[in-house]
Amino acid sequence: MKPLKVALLGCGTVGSAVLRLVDEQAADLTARVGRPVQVAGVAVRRPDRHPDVPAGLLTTDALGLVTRDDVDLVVEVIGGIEPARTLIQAAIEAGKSVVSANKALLAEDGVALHAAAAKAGVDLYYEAAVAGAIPLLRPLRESLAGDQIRRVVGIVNGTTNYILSRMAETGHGFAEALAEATELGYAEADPTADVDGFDAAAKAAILASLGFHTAVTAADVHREGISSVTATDVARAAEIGCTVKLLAICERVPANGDGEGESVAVRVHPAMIPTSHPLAAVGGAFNAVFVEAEAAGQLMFYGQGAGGEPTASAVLGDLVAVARNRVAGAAGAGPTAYADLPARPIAETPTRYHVSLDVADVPGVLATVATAFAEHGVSIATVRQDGHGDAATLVIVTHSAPDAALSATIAALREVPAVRGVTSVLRVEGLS
Ligand SMILES: NC(=O)c1ccc[n+]([C@@H]2O[C@H](COP(=O)([O-])OP(=O)(O)OC[C@H]3O[C@@H](n4cnc5c(N)ncnc54)[C@H](O)[C@@H]3O)[C@@H](O)[C@H]2O)c1
Ligand SMILES: N[C@@H](CCO)C(=O)O
Ligand code: NA
Repeated sequence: MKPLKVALLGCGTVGSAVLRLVDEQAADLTARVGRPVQVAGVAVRRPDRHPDVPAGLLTTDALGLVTRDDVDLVVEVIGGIEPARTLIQAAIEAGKSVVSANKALLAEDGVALHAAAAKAGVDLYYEAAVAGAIPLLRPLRESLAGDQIRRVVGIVNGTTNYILSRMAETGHGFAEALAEATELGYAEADPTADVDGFDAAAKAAILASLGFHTAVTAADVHREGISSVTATDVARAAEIGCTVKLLAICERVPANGDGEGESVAVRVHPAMIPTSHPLAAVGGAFNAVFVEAEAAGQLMFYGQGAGGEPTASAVLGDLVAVARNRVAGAAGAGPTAYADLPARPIAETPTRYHVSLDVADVPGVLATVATAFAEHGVSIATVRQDGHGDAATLVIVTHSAPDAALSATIAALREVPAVRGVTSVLRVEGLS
Protein backbone atom coordinates (compact mmCIF):
# COMPACT_ATOMS: atom_id res chain seq x y z
CA MET A 1 0.00 0.00 0.00
CA LYS A 2 1.40 3.37 -1.01
CA PRO A 3 1.82 5.48 2.13
CA LEU A 4 0.25 8.90 2.57
CA LYS A 5 3.14 11.29 3.11
CA VAL A 6 3.02 14.04 5.71
CA ALA A 7 5.08 17.23 5.84
CA LEU A 8 5.51 18.40 9.44
CA LEU A 9 6.17 22.14 9.82
CA GLY A 10 7.68 22.96 13.22
CA CYS A 11 9.06 20.53 15.78
CA GLY A 12 8.56 22.29 19.11
CA THR A 13 6.27 21.27 21.98
CA VAL A 14 3.42 20.10 19.75
CA GLY A 15 5.41 19.08 16.64
CA SER A 16 7.76 16.75 18.52
CA ALA A 17 4.77 15.03 20.19
CA VAL A 18 3.05 14.64 16.80
CA LEU A 19 6.20 13.11 15.30
CA ARG A 20 6.52 10.63 18.15
CA LEU A 21 2.85 9.60 18.18
CA VAL A 22 2.70 9.11 14.39
CA ASP A 23 5.66 6.76 14.75
CA GLU A 24 4.39 4.92 17.85
CA GLN A 25 0.90 4.43 16.45
CA ALA A 26 1.90 3.62 12.88
CA ALA A 27 0.11 0.25 12.78
CA ASP A 28 -3.15 1.60 14.24
CA LEU A 29 -3.07 4.64 11.98
CA THR A 30 -2.64 2.40 8.93
CA ALA A 31 -5.62 0.29 10.00
CA ARG A 32 -7.77 3.35 10.73
CA VAL A 33 -6.90 5.28 7.58
CA GLY A 34 -6.65 2.38 5.16
CA ARG A 35 -3.12 3.32 4.09
CA PRO A 36 0.12 3.90 6.03
CA VAL A 37 0.71 7.48 7.20
CA GLN A 38 4.37 8.40 7.03
CA VAL A 39 6.23 11.60 7.92
CA ALA A 40 8.16 12.58 4.77
CA GLY A 41 9.97 15.59 6.17
CA VAL A 42 10.18 17.92 9.18
CA ALA A 43 10.79 21.62 8.58
CA VAL A 44 12.71 23.32 11.38
CA ARG A 45 14.77 26.47 11.78
CA ARG A 46 17.82 24.89 13.42
CA PRO A 47 18.42 21.20 12.48
CA ASP A 48 21.20 20.94 15.10
CA ARG A 49 18.58 21.48 17.83
CA HIS A 50 16.72 18.26 16.87
CA PRO A 51 19.10 15.37 17.53
CA ASP A 52 16.14 12.98 18.10
CA VAL A 53 14.72 13.48 14.60
CA PRO A 54 16.23 11.25 11.87
CA ALA A 55 18.60 13.59 10.01
CA GLY A 56 17.20 12.51 6.64
CA LEU A 57 13.82 14.02 7.55
CA LEU A 58 15.05 17.45 8.67
CA THR A 59 15.01 20.43 6.35
CA THR A 60 15.12 24.21 6.70
CA ASP A 61 13.29 24.61 3.38
CA ALA A 62 9.68 24.56 4.60
CA LEU A 63 8.28 25.90 1.31
CA GLY A 64 10.15 23.28 -0.68
CA LEU A 65 8.80 20.57 1.64
CA VAL A 66 5.11 21.56 1.46
CA THR A 67 5.18 21.75 -2.33
CA ARG A 68 7.05 18.46 -2.82
CA ASP A 69 5.21 16.19 -5.29
CA ASP A 70 5.24 13.17 -2.99
CA VAL A 71 3.71 15.06 -0.02
CA ASP A 72 -0.05 14.52 0.46
CA LEU A 73 -0.78 16.18 3.82
CA VAL A 74 0.75 19.10 5.72
CA VAL A 75 0.74 19.61 9.50
CA GLU A 76 1.53 23.20 10.50
CA VAL A 77 2.67 23.59 14.13
CA ILE A 78 4.98 26.58 13.78
CA GLY A 79 2.46 29.13 15.07
CA GLY A 80 2.18 32.87 14.38
CA ILE A 81 1.00 34.57 11.21
CA GLU A 82 4.06 34.41 8.94
CA PRO A 83 5.54 32.26 7.51
CA ALA A 84 2.68 29.92 8.55
CA ARG A 85 0.17 31.71 6.28
CA THR A 86 2.38 31.60 3.19
CA LEU A 87 3.25 27.95 3.81
CA ILE A 88 -0.38 26.88 4.32
CA GLN A 89 -1.49 28.81 1.23
CA ALA A 90 1.29 27.22 -0.83
CA ALA A 91 0.36 23.77 0.49
CA ILE A 92 -3.32 24.26 -0.36
CA GLU A 93 -2.54 25.57 -3.85
CA ALA A 94 -0.30 22.54 -4.38
CA GLY A 95 -3.29 20.30 -3.56
CA LYS A 96 -2.28 19.18 -0.06
CA SER A 97 -4.78 18.92 2.81
CA VAL A 98 -3.71 20.88 5.88
CA VAL A 99 -3.94 20.31 9.63
CA SER A 100 -2.98 23.28 11.81
CA ALA A 101 -2.96 24.19 15.52
CA ASN A 102 -2.63 27.89 14.72
CA LYS A 103 -5.43 29.90 16.36
CA ALA A 104 -3.80 33.27 15.65
CA LEU A 105 -3.74 32.61 11.90
CA LEU A 106 -7.17 30.96 11.67
CA ALA A 107 -8.76 33.82 13.65
CA GLU A 108 -7.24 36.37 11.29
CA ASP A 109 -7.41 34.66 7.93
CA GLY A 110 -9.77 31.70 8.29
CA VAL A 111 -12.15 32.91 5.57
CA ALA A 112 -9.44 33.28 2.92
CA LEU A 113 -7.79 29.99 3.85
CA HIS A 114 -11.10 28.10 3.75
CA ALA A 115 -11.92 29.67 0.39
CA ALA A 116 -8.54 28.58 -0.95
CA ALA A 117 -9.06 25.06 0.42
CA ALA A 118 -12.55 24.81 -1.14
CA LYS A 119 -11.19 26.01 -4.50
CA ALA A 120 -8.36 23.46 -4.39
CA GLY A 121 -10.67 20.66 -3.18
CA VAL A 122 -8.58 19.97 -0.07
CA ASP A 123 -9.26 19.86 3.69
CA LEU A 124 -8.30 22.42 6.33
CA TYR A 125 -8.76 21.17 9.92
CA TYR A 126 -7.59 22.78 13.17
CA GLU A 127 -9.13 21.04 16.19
CA ALA A 128 -5.96 21.66 18.24
CA ALA A 129 -6.24 25.43 17.78
CA VAL A 130 -9.05 25.78 20.34
CA ALA A 131 -9.02 24.08 23.74
CA GLY A 132 -6.18 21.70 22.80
CA ALA A 133 -7.19 18.06 23.21
CA ILE A 134 -10.87 18.79 23.80
CA PRO A 135 -13.01 17.77 20.81
CA LEU A 136 -14.86 21.03 20.25
CA LEU A 137 -14.47 22.34 16.71
CA ARG A 138 -15.54 19.05 15.09
CA PRO A 139 -18.67 18.89 17.30
CA LEU A 140 -19.49 22.48 16.28
CA ARG A 141 -18.71 21.87 12.62
CA GLU A 142 -20.30 18.43 12.30
CA SER A 143 -22.25 17.03 15.27
CA LEU A 144 -24.20 20.27 15.81
CA ALA A 145 -24.50 21.20 12.13
CA GLY A 146 -28.25 20.59 12.26
CA ASP A 147 -28.91 22.68 15.37
CA GLN A 148 -28.98 26.42 16.12
CA ILE A 149 -26.22 27.43 18.53
CA ARG A 150 -27.21 30.30 20.79
CA ARG A 151 -24.22 30.69 23.05
CA VAL A 152 -20.72 29.37 23.60
CA VAL A 153 -19.10 30.26 26.93
CA GLY A 154 -15.84 28.92 28.20
CA ILE A 155 -12.45 28.98 29.79
CA VAL A 156 -10.16 28.58 26.79
CA ASN A 157 -6.81 29.74 28.13
CA GLY A 158 -4.97 27.49 30.56
CA THR A 159 -2.27 29.95 31.57
CA THR A 160 -4.69 32.62 32.79
CA ASN A 161 -6.90 30.03 34.45
CA TYR A 162 -3.88 28.74 36.34
CA ILE A 163 -2.96 32.29 37.44
CA LEU A 164 -6.51 33.14 38.56
CA SER A 165 -6.83 29.79 40.38
CA ARG A 166 -3.60 30.48 42.27
CA MET A 167 -4.73 34.02 43.14
CA ALA A 168 -7.90 32.55 44.66
CA GLU A 169 -6.00 29.84 46.56
CA THR A 170 -3.19 32.02 47.92
CA GLY A 171 -4.62 35.55 48.10
CA HIS A 172 -1.65 36.68 46.02
CA GLY A 173 -1.84 39.50 43.49
CA PHE A 174 -1.55 39.05 39.72
CA ALA A 175 2.22 39.72 39.51
CA GLU A 176 3.10 37.08 42.13
CA ALA A 177 0.81 34.47 40.57
CA LEU A 178 2.26 35.18 37.10
CA ALA A 179 5.80 34.78 38.44
CA GLU A 180 4.83 31.40 39.87
CA ALA A 181 3.18 30.31 36.60
CA THR A 182 6.31 31.30 34.68
CA GLU A 183 8.58 29.42 37.06
CA LEU A 184 6.49 26.25 36.71
CA GLY A 185 6.48 26.53 32.91
CA TYR A 186 2.73 27.23 32.58
CA ALA A 187 3.28 30.77 31.31
CA GLU A 188 5.59 31.39 28.38
CA ALA A 189 8.63 33.69 28.65
CA ASP A 190 6.51 36.35 26.92
CA PRO A 191 3.08 35.82 28.48
CA THR A 192 1.42 38.75 26.66
CA ALA A 193 -0.74 36.66 24.31
CA ASP A 194 -2.19 34.76 27.26
CA VAL A 195 -2.52 37.38 30.03
CA ASP A 196 -3.78 40.15 27.74
CA GLY A 197 -6.43 37.86 26.29
CA PHE A 198 -5.16 37.70 22.67
CA ASP A 199 -5.00 33.88 22.74
CA ALA A 200 -8.53 33.58 24.16
CA ALA A 201 -9.85 36.21 21.71
CA ALA A 202 -8.48 34.27 18.73
CA LYS A 203 -10.13 31.11 20.06
CA ALA A 204 -13.41 32.99 20.67
CA ALA A 205 -13.36 34.24 17.06
CA ILE A 206 -12.94 30.67 15.78
CA LEU A 207 -15.72 29.35 18.05
CA ALA A 208 -18.11 32.13 17.01
CA SER A 209 -17.32 31.65 13.31
CA LEU A 210 -18.05 27.93 13.43
CA GLY A 211 -20.97 28.18 15.86
CA PHE A 212 -22.80 31.02 14.15
CA HIS A 213 -21.89 30.32 10.49
CA THR A 214 -20.49 33.81 10.21
CA ALA A 215 -17.03 35.24 9.60
CA VAL A 216 -15.74 36.53 12.96
CA THR A 217 -12.12 37.67 13.23
CA ALA A 218 -10.06 38.44 16.34
CA ALA A 219 -10.59 42.16 15.59
CA ASP A 220 -14.38 41.66 16.12
CA VAL A 221 -13.81 40.33 19.64
CA HIS A 222 -13.93 42.67 22.64
CA ARG A 223 -10.82 41.74 24.61
CA GLU A 224 -9.73 42.42 28.18
CA GLY A 225 -6.97 40.43 29.86
CA ILE A 226 -6.35 39.62 33.52
CA SER A 227 -3.38 41.87 34.34
CA SER A 228 -5.63 44.40 36.10
CA VAL A 229 -7.44 41.77 38.21
CA THR A 230 -6.41 42.48 41.80
CA ALA A 231 -6.28 40.44 44.99
CA THR A 232 -9.16 42.66 46.16
CA ASP A 233 -11.29 41.65 43.14
CA VAL A 234 -10.69 37.98 43.97
CA ALA A 235 -11.45 38.53 47.68
CA ARG A 236 -14.64 40.50 46.91
CA ALA A 237 -15.74 37.73 44.55
CA ALA A 238 -15.32 35.17 47.34
CA GLU A 239 -17.41 37.35 49.70
CA ILE A 240 -20.39 37.13 47.35
CA GLY A 241 -19.92 33.40 46.67
CA CYS A 242 -18.14 33.92 43.36
CA THR A 243 -14.79 33.20 41.75
CA VAL A 244 -12.96 35.15 39.02
CA LYS A 245 -12.41 33.50 35.60
CA LEU A 246 -11.28 34.75 32.21
CA LEU A 247 -14.26 33.91 30.02
CA ALA A 248 -14.70 33.75 26.27
CA ILE A 249 -18.36 34.50 25.57
CA CYS A 250 -19.88 34.14 22.10
CA GLU A 251 -23.58 35.02 21.76
CA ARG A 252 -26.04 35.10 18.93
CA VAL A 253 -28.19 38.18 19.64
CA PRO A 254 -31.74 37.93 18.27
CA ALA A 255 -33.27 40.76 16.26
CA ASN A 256 -35.18 43.21 18.45
CA GLY A 257 -38.50 44.86 17.73
CA ASP A 258 -36.84 48.22 16.94
CA GLY A 259 -35.59 47.18 13.53
CA GLU A 260 -32.21 46.00 14.76
CA GLY A 261 -31.38 42.73 13.02
CA GLU A 262 -29.69 39.65 14.40
CA SER A 263 -26.02 40.02 15.38
CA VAL A 264 -23.22 38.25 17.20
CA ALA A 265 -21.52 39.54 20.36
CA VAL A 266 -18.12 38.04 21.10
CA ARG A 267 -16.06 39.05 24.12
CA VAL A 268 -13.20 37.93 26.32
CA HIS A 269 -12.90 39.43 29.78
CA PRO A 270 -12.47 38.47 33.41
CA ALA A 271 -15.75 37.96 35.24
CA MET A 272 -17.05 36.85 38.60
CA ILE A 273 -19.09 33.64 38.37
CA PRO A 274 -20.91 31.87 41.20
CA THR A 275 -18.86 29.08 42.79
CA SER A 276 -21.84 26.80 42.06
CA HIS A 277 -21.38 27.38 38.31
CA PRO A 278 -19.73 24.37 36.61
CA LEU A 279 -17.04 26.62 35.08
CA ALA A 280 -16.02 27.74 38.61
CA ALA A 281 -14.76 24.23 39.34
CA VAL A 282 -12.38 24.30 36.35
CA GLY A 283 -9.03 24.75 38.06
CA GLY A 284 -5.39 25.02 37.07
CA ALA A 285 -4.52 24.85 33.39
CA PHE A 286 -7.70 23.01 32.37
CA ASN A 287 -10.21 24.32 29.82
CA ALA A 288 -13.98 23.91 29.70
CA VAL A 289 -16.57 25.16 27.25
CA PHE A 290 -20.38 25.31 27.45
CA VAL A 291 -22.36 25.21 24.26
CA GLU A 292 -26.04 26.12 24.34
CA ALA A 293 -28.02 24.99 21.32
CA GLU A 294 -31.71 25.32 20.50
CA ALA A 295 -32.53 21.62 20.30
CA ALA A 296 -29.56 20.02 22.09
CA GLY A 297 -29.81 22.25 25.16
CA GLN A 298 -26.65 22.63 27.23
CA LEU A 299 -23.47 20.71 26.44
CA MET A 300 -20.21 20.89 28.34
CA PHE A 301 -16.74 20.04 27.04
CA TYR A 302 -13.88 19.68 29.52
CA GLY A 303 -10.24 18.62 29.42
CA GLN A 304 -6.66 19.58 28.75
CA GLY A 305 -6.42 22.71 26.65
CA ALA A 306 -2.66 22.72 26.27
CA GLY A 307 0.51 20.66 26.45
CA GLY A 308 2.44 18.74 23.81
CA GLU A 309 0.70 15.36 23.98
CA PRO A 310 -2.88 16.51 24.57
CA THR A 311 -2.56 18.99 21.68
CA ALA A 312 -0.94 16.33 19.49
CA SER A 313 -3.96 14.08 20.16
CA ALA A 314 -6.18 16.67 18.47
CA VAL A 315 -3.68 17.09 15.61
CA LEU A 316 -3.60 13.32 15.03
CA GLY A 317 -7.41 13.14 15.09
CA ASP A 318 -7.46 15.72 12.30
CA LEU A 319 -4.67 13.94 10.49
CA VAL A 320 -6.70 10.71 10.45
CA ALA A 321 -9.77 12.63 9.21
CA VAL A 322 -7.96 14.34 6.32
CA ALA A 323 -6.06 11.13 5.49
CA ARG A 324 -9.33 9.15 5.31
CA ASN A 325 -10.78 11.78 2.99
CA ARG A 326 -7.66 11.52 0.84
CA VAL A 327 -8.06 7.73 0.67
CA ALA A 328 -11.72 8.20 -0.29
CA GLY A 329 -10.63 10.71 -2.97
CA ALA A 330 -12.77 13.51 -1.52
CA ALA A 331 -12.50 16.54 0.72
CA GLY A 332 -14.99 17.18 3.54
CA ALA A 333 -17.24 20.25 3.31
CA GLY A 334 -15.68 23.29 4.98
CA PRO A 335 -17.53 25.54 7.42
CA THR A 336 -20.06 27.99 6.02
CA ALA A 337 -20.35 31.73 6.71
CA TYR A 338 -23.75 32.13 5.04
CA ALA A 339 -25.41 33.78 8.07
CA ASP A 340 -23.12 36.81 7.63
CA LEU A 341 -24.17 38.43 10.93
CA PRO A 342 -22.65 41.76 12.04
CA ALA A 343 -20.62 41.95 15.26
CA ARG A 344 -22.34 43.89 18.04
CA PRO A 345 -20.02 46.34 19.85
CA ILE A 346 -19.39 45.76 23.55
CA ALA A 347 -20.91 49.18 24.41
CA GLU A 348 -24.33 47.84 23.33
CA THR A 349 -23.89 44.40 24.89
CA PRO A 350 -25.82 43.94 28.15
CA THR A 351 -23.66 42.79 31.06
CA ARG A 352 -23.90 42.80 34.84
CA TYR A 353 -21.34 44.38 37.13
CA HIS A 354 -20.05 43.98 40.65
CA VAL A 355 -18.86 47.31 42.05
CA SER A 356 -17.12 47.78 45.37
CA LEU A 357 -16.75 51.32 46.78
CA ASP A 358 -15.08 52.82 49.83
CA VAL A 359 -17.35 55.65 50.94
CA ALA A 360 -17.60 58.17 53.76
CA ASP A 361 -20.24 56.87 56.18
CA VAL A 362 -22.36 60.05 56.09
CA PRO A 363 -26.13 60.48 55.76
CA GLY A 364 -27.29 60.30 52.16
CA VAL A 365 -24.24 58.55 50.71
CA LEU A 366 -26.23 55.48 49.71
CA ALA A 367 -28.83 57.66 48.00
CA THR A 368 -26.12 59.60 46.12
CA VAL A 369 -24.52 56.39 44.90
CA ALA A 370 -27.90 54.90 43.96
CA THR A 371 -28.71 58.08 42.00
CA ALA A 372 -25.52 57.74 39.92
CA PHE A 373 -26.69 54.27 38.85
CA ALA A 374 -30.28 55.42 38.22
CA GLU A 375 -29.19 58.42 36.14
CA HIS A 376 -27.44 56.08 33.73
CA GLY A 377 -30.37 53.70 33.55
CA VAL A 378 -28.57 50.95 35.47
CA SER A 379 -30.74 48.98 37.86
CA ILE A 380 -29.20 47.73 41.12
CA ALA A 381 -29.86 44.10 42.03
CA THR A 382 -28.24 43.94 45.49
CA VAL A 383 -26.41 46.30 47.86
CA ARG A 384 -24.40 45.41 50.93
CA GLN A 385 -22.97 48.02 53.30
CA ASP A 386 -20.28 47.26 55.88
CA GLY A 387 -19.50 50.15 58.20
CA HIS A 388 -16.09 50.60 59.78
CA GLY A 389 -15.43 53.85 61.74
CA ASP A 390 -16.32 56.89 59.64
CA ALA A 391 -16.07 54.83 56.48
CA ALA A 392 -18.08 52.08 54.85
CA THR A 393 -17.68 49.60 52.04
CA LEU A 394 -20.56 49.40 49.56
CA VAL A 395 -20.80 46.28 47.46
CA ILE A 396 -23.27 46.60 44.60
CA VAL A 397 -24.31 44.03 42.02
CA THR A 398 -26.29 45.42 39.09
CA HIS A 399 -28.88 43.95 36.79
CA SER A 400 -28.02 43.64 33.11
CA ALA A 401 -27.45 46.95 31.33
CA PRO A 402 -25.58 48.04 28.20
CA ASP A 403 -21.88 48.00 28.92
CA ALA A 404 -21.55 51.69 28.02
CA ALA A 405 -24.11 52.65 30.69
CA LEU A 406 -22.17 50.73 33.33
CA SER A 407 -18.87 52.33 32.30
CA ALA A 408 -20.47 55.79 32.46
CA THR A 409 -21.85 54.98 35.94
CA ILE A 410 -18.38 54.03 37.21
CA ALA A 411 -16.91 57.25 35.74
CA ALA A 412 -19.63 59.28 37.50
CA LEU A 413 -19.05 57.47 40.83
CA ARG A 414 -15.36 58.39 40.71
CA GLU A 415 -16.45 62.08 40.76
CA VAL A 416 -18.73 61.76 43.83
CA PRO A 417 -16.95 63.44 46.83
CA ALA A 418 -18.28 60.90 49.36
CA VAL A 419 -16.84 58.05 47.27
CA ARG A 420 -13.27 57.70 48.57
CA GLY A 421 -12.34 54.94 46.18
CA VAL A 422 -13.72 52.53 43.61
CA THR A 423 -11.92 49.43 44.86
CA SER A 424 -13.22 46.73 42.56
CA VAL A 425 -15.15 46.73 39.29
CA LEU A 426 -15.73 43.44 37.54
CA ARG A 427 -18.39 41.98 35.29
CA VAL A 428 -20.58 39.22 36.73
CA GLU A 429 -21.80 36.27 34.67
CA GLY A 430 -24.00 33.31 35.43
CA LEU A 431 -26.09 34.81 38.26
CA SER A 432 -29.79 34.12 37.94
N1 LIG B 1 1.87 24.22 23.25
C1 LIG B 1 0.55 24.08 23.44
O1 LIG B 1 0.09 23.68 24.50
C2 LIG B 1 -0.40 24.41 22.32
C3 LIG B 1 -1.77 24.11 22.48
C4 LIG B 1 -2.66 24.39 21.44
C5 LIG B 1 -2.19 24.95 20.28
N2 LIG B 1 -0.87 25.25 20.16
C6 LIG B 1 -0.42 25.85 18.91
O2 LIG B 1 0.47 24.96 18.27
C7 LIG B 1 1.43 25.69 17.53
C8 LIG B 1 2.83 25.28 17.97
O3 LIG B 1 2.95 25.53 19.35
P1 LIG B 1 4.18 24.98 20.20
O4 LIG B 1 3.81 25.13 21.61
O5 LIG B 1 4.61 23.65 19.69
O6 LIG B 1 5.29 26.07 19.84
P2 LIG B 1 6.88 25.91 19.93
O7 LIG B 1 7.44 27.27 19.98
O8 LIG B 1 7.25 24.92 20.97
O9 LIG B 1 7.21 25.24 18.50
C9 LIG B 1 7.22 25.93 17.29
C10 LIG B 1 8.41 25.45 16.52
O10 LIG B 1 8.35 25.99 15.19
C11 LIG B 1 9.67 26.34 14.82
N3 LIG B 1 9.65 27.31 13.73
C12 LIG B 1 9.43 28.63 13.79
N4 LIG B 1 9.51 29.17 12.56
C13 LIG B 1 9.77 28.16 11.71
C14 LIG B 1 9.98 28.07 10.30
N5 LIG B 1 9.93 29.16 9.55
N6 LIG B 1 10.23 26.87 9.77
C15 LIG B 1 10.29 25.76 10.54
N7 LIG B 1 10.11 25.78 11.87
C16 LIG B 1 9.87 26.97 12.44
C17 LIG B 1 10.30 26.87 16.10
O11 LIG B 1 11.70 26.85 16.02
C18 LIG B 1 9.73 25.91 17.13
O12 LIG B 1 10.57 24.77 17.31
C19 LIG B 1 1.08 27.16 17.75
O13 LIG B 1 0.24 27.61 16.72
C20 LIG B 1 0.33 27.13 19.07
O14 LIG B 1 -0.54 28.23 19.22
C21 LIG B 1 0.03 24.99 21.15
N1 LIG C 1 -1.06 29.35 25.84
C1 LIG C 1 -2.25 28.58 25.65
C2 LIG C 1 -1.87 27.25 25.04
C3 LIG C 1 -3.05 26.50 24.49
O1 LIG C 1 -3.59 27.12 23.38
C4 LIG C 1 -2.94 28.39 26.99
O2 LIG C 1 -2.39 28.77 28.03
O3 LIG C 1 -4.06 27.92 27.03
NA1 NA D 1 -9.73 21.21 20.51
